[in-house]
Amino acid sequence: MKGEFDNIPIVDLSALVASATPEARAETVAALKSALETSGFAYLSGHGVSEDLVEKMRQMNMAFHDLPMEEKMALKINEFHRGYMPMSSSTIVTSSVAKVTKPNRSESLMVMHDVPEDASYAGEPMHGPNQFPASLPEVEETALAYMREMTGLGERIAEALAEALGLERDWFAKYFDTPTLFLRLLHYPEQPDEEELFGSAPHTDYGFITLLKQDNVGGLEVRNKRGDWIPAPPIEGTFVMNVGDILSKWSNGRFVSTPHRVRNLSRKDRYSQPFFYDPSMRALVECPEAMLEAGETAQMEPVLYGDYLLERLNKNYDYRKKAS
Ligand SMILES: O=C(O)CCC(=O)C(=O)O
Ligand SMILES: [Fe+2]
Repeated sequence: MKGEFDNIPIVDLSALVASATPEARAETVAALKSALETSGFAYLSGHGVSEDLVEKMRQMNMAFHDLPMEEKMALKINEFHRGYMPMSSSTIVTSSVAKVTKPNRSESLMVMHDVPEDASYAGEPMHGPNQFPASLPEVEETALAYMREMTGLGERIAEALAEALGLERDWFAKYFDTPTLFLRLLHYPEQPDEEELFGSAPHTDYGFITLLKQDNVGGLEVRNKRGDWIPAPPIEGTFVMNVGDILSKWSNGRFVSTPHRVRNLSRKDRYSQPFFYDPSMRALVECPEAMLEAGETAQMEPVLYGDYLLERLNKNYDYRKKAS
């Protein structure tokens, strides 16, 4: 049943490759479906992303946040949502989950899909230059390589999700021809245990799916239907995957987008790197007729993913509020 969970299952994705037997693939799809219908969360093992690259990305995340504040501030987030977000610059006012009054206790470098200067869509909303530290070129190299690998994983998962919804395997592909990608390199300093104070306040994610790598500190929690916060501690070799709001709507509520939060009460710094795999800005998101059962109606109004995303971002990020 939706929301009734006390732990988050591990789903082994190794059978999502072309060489796997149809039976093994079907079992994996069924396991993923069950997790996403119940908690909207799963730990993914057998994901095929190089552990060396994951570790390199973590090192670069730490190295970036160790840079002098001046250097980070010179990369302050631009109108294309790329660059450095200092501590206390976002408050999740669209949270349907909690009254959020205090800004998040985190700082981050937001990296998005690379936009070639001569692309026809360069300069459109969310399509502009990334900002990387010139003194640490490996941050850029690693982030771009990491996003490429994670995009491959996102594609394999989208195929499995289509099958889980009873659609053709490649059903989602047309909506991801120029996917909207976010890699957020987050640093959470230790925080006091204080009312309404969070590294990341209770929220649901906006997009399609989130693939999170966290370090070994812990602090992520997921809320079940009873209102208990279930810890989602790190498990080596896995990503934490969760369903975002647009996938939940797209699937007519089959997959659930579940509230989660971060409190870093560990007395150590925490680093994490969520990757958000979202449709093209121009994708028209509409519940597929082929998915609906007899008598079932689509709950969502069709929406351009870009319009939906900009509305959410404009409300939550200080740097965008003046412009909107
Ligand atoms: O850092 C984490 O563990 C979770 C971050 C998160 O929920 C988000 O960025 O949406
Ligand atoms: Fe999140």
